[in-house]
Amino acid sequence: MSPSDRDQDSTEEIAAEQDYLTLLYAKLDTERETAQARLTDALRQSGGPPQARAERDTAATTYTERLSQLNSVEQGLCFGRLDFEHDEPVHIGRLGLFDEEDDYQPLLVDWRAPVARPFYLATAASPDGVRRRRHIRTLSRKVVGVDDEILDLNAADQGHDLGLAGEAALLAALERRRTGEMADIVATIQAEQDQIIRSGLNGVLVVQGGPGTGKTAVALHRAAYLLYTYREQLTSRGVLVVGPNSTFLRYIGQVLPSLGETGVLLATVGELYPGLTALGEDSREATEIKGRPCMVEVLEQAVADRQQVPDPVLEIEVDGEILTLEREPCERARQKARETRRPHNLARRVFVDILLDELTRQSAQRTEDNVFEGLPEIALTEDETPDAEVLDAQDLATIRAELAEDGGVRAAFDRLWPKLGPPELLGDLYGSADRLASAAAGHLTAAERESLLRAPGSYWTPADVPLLDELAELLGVDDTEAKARREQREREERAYAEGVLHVLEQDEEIIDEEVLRVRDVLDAELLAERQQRSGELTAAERAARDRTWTFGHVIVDEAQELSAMAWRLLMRRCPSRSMTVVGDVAQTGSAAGTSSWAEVLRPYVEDRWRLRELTVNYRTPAEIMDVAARVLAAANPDLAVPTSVRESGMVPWQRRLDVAEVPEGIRGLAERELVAADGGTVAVLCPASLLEPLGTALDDLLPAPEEQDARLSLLTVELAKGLEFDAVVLVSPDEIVAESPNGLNDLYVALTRATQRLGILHTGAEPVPMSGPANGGSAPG
Ligand SMILES: Nc1ncnc2c1ncn2[C@@H]1O[C@H](COP(=O)(O)OP(=O)(O)OP(=O)(O)O)[C@@H](O)[C@H]1O
Repeated sequence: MSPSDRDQDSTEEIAAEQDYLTLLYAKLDTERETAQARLTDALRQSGGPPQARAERDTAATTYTERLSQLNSVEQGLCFGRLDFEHDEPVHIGRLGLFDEEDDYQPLLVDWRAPVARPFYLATAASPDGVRRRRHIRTLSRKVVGVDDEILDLNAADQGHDLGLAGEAALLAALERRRTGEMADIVATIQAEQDQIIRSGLNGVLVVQGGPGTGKTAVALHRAAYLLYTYREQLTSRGVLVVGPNSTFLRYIGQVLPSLGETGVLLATVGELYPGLTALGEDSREATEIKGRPCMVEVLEQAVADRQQVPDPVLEIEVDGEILTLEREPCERARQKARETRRPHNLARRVFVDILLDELTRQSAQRTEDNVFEGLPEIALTEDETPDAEVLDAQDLATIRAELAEDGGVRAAFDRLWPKLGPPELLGDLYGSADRLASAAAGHLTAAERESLLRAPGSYWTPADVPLLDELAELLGVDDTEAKARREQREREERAYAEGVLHVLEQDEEIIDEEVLRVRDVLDAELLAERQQRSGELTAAERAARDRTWTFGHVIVDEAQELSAMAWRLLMRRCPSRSMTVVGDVAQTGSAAGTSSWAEVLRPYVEDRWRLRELTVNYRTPAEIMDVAARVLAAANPDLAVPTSVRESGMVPWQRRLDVAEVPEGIRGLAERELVAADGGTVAVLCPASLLEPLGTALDDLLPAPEEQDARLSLLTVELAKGLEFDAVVLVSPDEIVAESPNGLNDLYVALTRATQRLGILHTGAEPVPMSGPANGGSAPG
C-alpha cells in the first residue's frame, strides 16, 4: 500500500468514525433532554402521601445526578474502538449509551465495563480475540485522527519492550502541555495500571511505584471503577480520597468529575475534623512528635490527669450547710468510673452518681440530726426499732435531685471530673508545661515537650487534627442534653409549621374559598421535614460534616507521608478496611512518615494486605531520570528508579551562582523557561529559606493567589509533592538536602517533577555528583 493509499484510508476511516460520533452525540443530547424533562417534572409535582413524596425526592436526586454525569462527558465522549475476530466491533467511551429502539444494543460501552477490558489489556502476543485496537482522537465533537494497532503475530515482534498499549496515543498524551490541572488517562490506561484499577473492593491494596508511574492517576480511576462496579455498596457510604495538601487536591480535583463521578470526598487529613480549619503551621520537630504512636498514651494520661480527687477534702456549702467530699469515696468513685472503660465524658455519669449518693447520705444524716436535735429522748414502744428512718425513699430522691441541681455541687464535680471537649483539653495541654510534663512522663524529653508548648488561642495545625480525633474518642460525647435539645427543636419546628399552615389557611379563606386548600398539598410534618433537610446531601457532603462517618472505601495518596497518628484517624474512618494506599517510600519527606508499608499496616491488618507495583515512568524523560537515579542511589541503594517511557532529547542544564546572586539571577532564568515551555507550566522549586527572597524577585511573574491556571509557580518541595510541570528550575539542591532529615528523598522528589525540561541552580557543593559519567541509573528507554 502506498503512502497516499494510507492517507486515503485514514481519511475514509476518519469520516466513518465522524458519522458514528455524530450519532453518539445526538444520542447524548437526547438523553440529556429526557433527564432534564423528568427532573423538571419531579420538581413541579407536590403533595400526595409521604411515600409518593419520598419517591419524588429520590427521582429528583437521581435525575440531577444523571444530568451532571451526562454533562461531564461532553469532552472525549468516545475515544476507542475494538474490532474482534468474530464479534461485532464496540466503541468505548466515558459512559454507556444504548439504543432503546434496537433492543438496547450498546452504542457506546463504558470503559469500566468488562467488555471494554481488552482495550487496555490485549496485546499482539495475547490478543484475546481482538483484531484491531483503535484510538480515536477528538476535539469537541470532531474526529481529528485515528491510531490503529493490528494485533497479529507480525506486530508481536515489533512491540515496545515496555509492553505499551496504544503507544502513539500514549505518547501524544504524555507530550501534551500541562495546564496545572491533572487530566484523566482513560483513553491510554496501561495493562499494569488496569490490573490495579480493577482489583477487587475488599481489603487493603498498596500501590507502590516510583515518581511519575501514574499512582495518583490510577488511584482516581480506581475510585471511578469501584463506584461503577459496586455502585449500591458505595454510594450510601461514599468514597474518601486523602491527599497531602490543598494545592494537590486542587490539582487532581477535575479528574473524577471528568469521569462522571462527583460523589467522592477529597480531603487532607487536616480537614477531617468537622468544624475546625487547621490554619497553623508546626515546626518540623513538632510535626514529627505529634505524629508518634506514643501520643496515644500521652493523651490517655492527659485525660486521666483531669480526673481528680480532693487532697485531702473538698468542702461544699449547700443551703448554709457544709457537705464534704473526702479523698476515699472520691477515689472509689473514680475507680468505678474508670472500670466502665467508657470515654471520659460518659464515665463521668458513674463518678457523679456515686458521689451524689455520698452527698445525699450526708445531707439526709444532717436532716435527721436536725429533726431530733433538742427533742427530749422518748422511750421506744415495743414495736419500734431504734433504726426506724425519718426520711423515706421519696425524700431521699428529692434531696438527691436538689443536690444534683445545686451550683456548688455541680462546680465541685466539674472541678474533679470536668466535661471536656477535644480542643479544650489539647489547648490546655499545649498551654501548660506542668500538664505536659505529667502527661508525657516517660514518653517525651523536656526539649520535646518544650517544642509542643504554644500560646493560648494559636491556630490548630494539620498535625493536631489526628490528636483531636483521638481525644474525641477518649473523651466521647455525652449527647443526652444535645438529644433533648434536638427533640425540643423538632417539636418547635412542627408547632411552627402548624402555625404557618394556620395563617395560610386564614389568608386563603379571605382570598378565595374555591382554590385548593393549602392543607391539601402541605402538612405540618412535611413542612417541618423540608425545613430540616434544607436540600438533599450526598454521602460525601454528609461525611464531610460528621466526624464519626465511616466510608465505603478510602484511597490514600502520597501515603508514605502519613504519621502513625494520622493512620489511626483514617482507620477509624474505614472499619471495613476497604482501602487503596498509594505512595512511594523513596519519596518520604516528612520525618513523621514511613519507609515501610508493612510497619504502617501491621497494627491494623497484620500481613493481610496486597502489594502491586508500578514500574514505568510516564512523566519524566530518561535524561532527567538519569540525574534523579544518582540521588536515589545515594539515598536508598536498594531501590530502582522506574523506567522512563520516553526521551526528550534535552539533557538537564546545571549552573552555579553565589546564593546572594540567586534572587537577581532567577528572574531571567524563569522568563527563559516560560518561553521554552511555550504556553506550558514552569516551577521554581527552592528550599524554604529562599522562598521569601525568590518570591520578591519573581513577584510580578507569579499569579495572584486566586488565579487558577498559573503558568509559573514558586514552591518548596513539600508543596510540590505529587505535582508536575513542563519545566522545573531547582534552586540550591544542597540546601534542600540540608533542611530535612530526609533531604535526599526531597531532592529526588524535586528532580522528578518535570515533564520536559529541568535546570539545576547550584549555590553550594553538589550533595551528590549530578553530572559527569553516570554511576548507575535508568538507561533511556
Ligand atoms: N496510562 C497513562 N496514559 C497517559 N498518561 C499517563 C498514564 N499514566 C500516567 N500518566 C501521566 O503521567 C503523569 C504522572 O502520573 P501521576 O502523577 O499519577 O504519577 P505518580 O506516580 O502519582 O507520581 P508521583 O509519585 O511523582 O506523585 C501524569 O501526567 C499522568 O497523567
